[in-house]
Amino acid sequence: MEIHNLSKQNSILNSFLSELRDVNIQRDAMRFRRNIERVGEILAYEMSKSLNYRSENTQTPLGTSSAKLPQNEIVLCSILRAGIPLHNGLLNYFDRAENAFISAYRQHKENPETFEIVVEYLACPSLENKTLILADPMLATGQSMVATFEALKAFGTPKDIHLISVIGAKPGVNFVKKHFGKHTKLWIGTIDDKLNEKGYIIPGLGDAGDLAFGEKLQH
Ligand SMILES: O=P(O)(O)OC[C@H]1O[C@H](OP(=O)(O)OP(=O)(O)O)[C@H](O)[C@@H]1O
Ligand SMILES: O=c1cc[nH]c(=O)[nH]1
Ligand SMILES: [Mg+2]
Repeated sequence: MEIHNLSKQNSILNSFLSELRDVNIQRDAMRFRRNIERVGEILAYEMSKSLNYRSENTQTPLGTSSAKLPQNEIVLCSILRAGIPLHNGLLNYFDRAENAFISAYRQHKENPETFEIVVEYLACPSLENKTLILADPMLATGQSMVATFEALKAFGTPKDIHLISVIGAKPGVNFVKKHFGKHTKLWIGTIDDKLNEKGYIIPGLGDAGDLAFGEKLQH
């Protein structure tokens, strides 16, 4: 897997990531969602450099302009619910993409430290020969990414696969690396060192779904 960790370069992205992590700024859920969306826009721009381009002519009122334009048929798939603001950011740039949504949540059994990933809702167009972008802001253990990809296999074989995430943890990135082929590309804001015993990224930012949309009751 090719890993593009964008925080390795100095850019405005680092300001958005710092705001997402900041406990005080996090109280503003609208700003939290918008910062996830802005990171999505930056990741979309960076990822767009790896698409396939062909020269095309555009008629202007005064002449003809030639430019290399991306040719890929993109399917943008996000994991509910924290994926919604990231999806919006990606869709702001890949505005002609087809869209897929899949739900994945952690179901805790008696022991709060163990959970399994439950996939319930899935709406997806054909993925055959298309460019699949699988987006989730948090790549913690990596189990949600892998479980959703397994569920998506029934919709065809994509030509190429891009994983997009805001914050990852090293163990989760390694887990995902084992499950996806070497041609898969990961575009990620930054990668933290570890997870805590509940599978949360440390230092991370907390629970992205709750910060964006409010706490949910466990069921
Ligand atoms: O890499 P993993 O260990 O699988 O963890 C990451 C998952 O956890 C979060 O979702 P969560 O289960 O909190 O659901 P939510 O979006 O509904 O809050 C996040 O959006 C990922 O989907
Ligand atoms: O750190 C984490 C791990 C999973 N889900 C989150 O929202 N945050
Ligand atoms: Mg959550």
